[in-house]
Amino acid sequence: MPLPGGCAIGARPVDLHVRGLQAMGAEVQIEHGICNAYVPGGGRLKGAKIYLDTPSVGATETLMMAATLADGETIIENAAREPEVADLANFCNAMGAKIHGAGTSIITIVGVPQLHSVDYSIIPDRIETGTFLVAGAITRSEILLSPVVPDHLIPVIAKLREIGVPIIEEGPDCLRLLPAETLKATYIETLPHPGFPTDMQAPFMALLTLAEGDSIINESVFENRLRHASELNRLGADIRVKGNAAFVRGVPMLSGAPVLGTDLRASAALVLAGLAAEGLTTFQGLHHLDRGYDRLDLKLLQLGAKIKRVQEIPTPELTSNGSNPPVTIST
Ligand SMILES: CC(=O)N[C@H]1[C@@H](OP(=O)(O)OP(=O)(O)OC[C@H]2O[C@@H](n3ccc(=O)[nH]c3=O)[C@H](O)[C@@H]2O)O[C@H](CO)[C@@H](O)[C@@H]1O
Ligand SMILES: C=C(OP(=O)(O)O)C(=O)O
Repeated sequence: MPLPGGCAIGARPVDLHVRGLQAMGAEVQIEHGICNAYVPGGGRLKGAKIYLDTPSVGATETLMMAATLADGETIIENAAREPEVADLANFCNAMGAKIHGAGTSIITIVGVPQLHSVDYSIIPDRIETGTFLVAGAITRSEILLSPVVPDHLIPVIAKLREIGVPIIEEGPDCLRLLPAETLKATYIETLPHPGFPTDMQAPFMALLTLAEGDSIINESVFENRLRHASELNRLGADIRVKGNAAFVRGVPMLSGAPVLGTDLRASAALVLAGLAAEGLTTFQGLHHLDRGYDRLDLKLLQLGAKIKRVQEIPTPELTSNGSNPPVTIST
């Protein structure tokens, strides 16, 4: 496997994945940006008891999947509790795996000889849902969203209500967002699930630029995930960043400007801010946006936004982090 690409929002280490696989009997070597993992002498991984220093989503998923076909029992302690972990476990179980406890901090997996194919529908994307909720909130619009799982959005819905945005649960898989009279400042700290999701931090920063009063946003999951602040300031926001905290002083309006998306959710935040800004905003950074959203521009257009893609989705192959292929330099 190549080392992870993804958004440049911090170190993106894989030590927990590697240590877990080693505890299960794998040899792991990392060279030239490639992670080679294998079981010495062939054969299968062995079940192990693994404690994660931090509840990493990716490491929990890697180790849970590896354990489905290992010999014996694996226990993952301090596992990530994100809904996607539980959904992945349900998917693996539908293929014949024996996983218990996914969605809690202790997951037990009993290895099985093999998995079989299955038809499976994955859960709705809670971050995409949250992005549309903020789109409605920032433009003071009414939006009906379905299918959604409101239980996966508890911290996001709670924060929106605290900010003054009315949200009604209309049935088990439907949310209606109504225009807010006023937006109020708040405090946000990103945390592993069920805390406030780091992926919603940038869109909420865009929203809070237009709230009355001073908000504080503390990003505690990734160490470099506030780069959208300076781009939001180009649109007239008043944000100061110190360390991992952003101090957002609400302004009465934003004004359109050219902006650059530095990562996936930063890009979404800038598009949302552009919808609310007076005048024309030109956004660059579509390769980030298109990596995480299925044609966000078209869905916003259907909701009545004035948005136009001026550059079509590029055809050349993309690298693992979604950018265009790099120049190759060899010695
Ligand atoms: C806990 C959390 O909010 N996870 C988010 C994280 O998942 P993703 O799986 O990308 O990241 P992790 O959950 O693994 O990372 C959480 C924290 O653990 C650290 N870490 C991770 C792996 C490792 O081997 N060693 C290590 O120290 C990371 O540096 C980070 O500070 O980004 C995704 C995309 O934005 C989000 O959908 C996930 O909700
Ligand atoms: C950072 C994100 O994705 P990735 O882990 O792929 O970089 C994200 O989904 O917000």
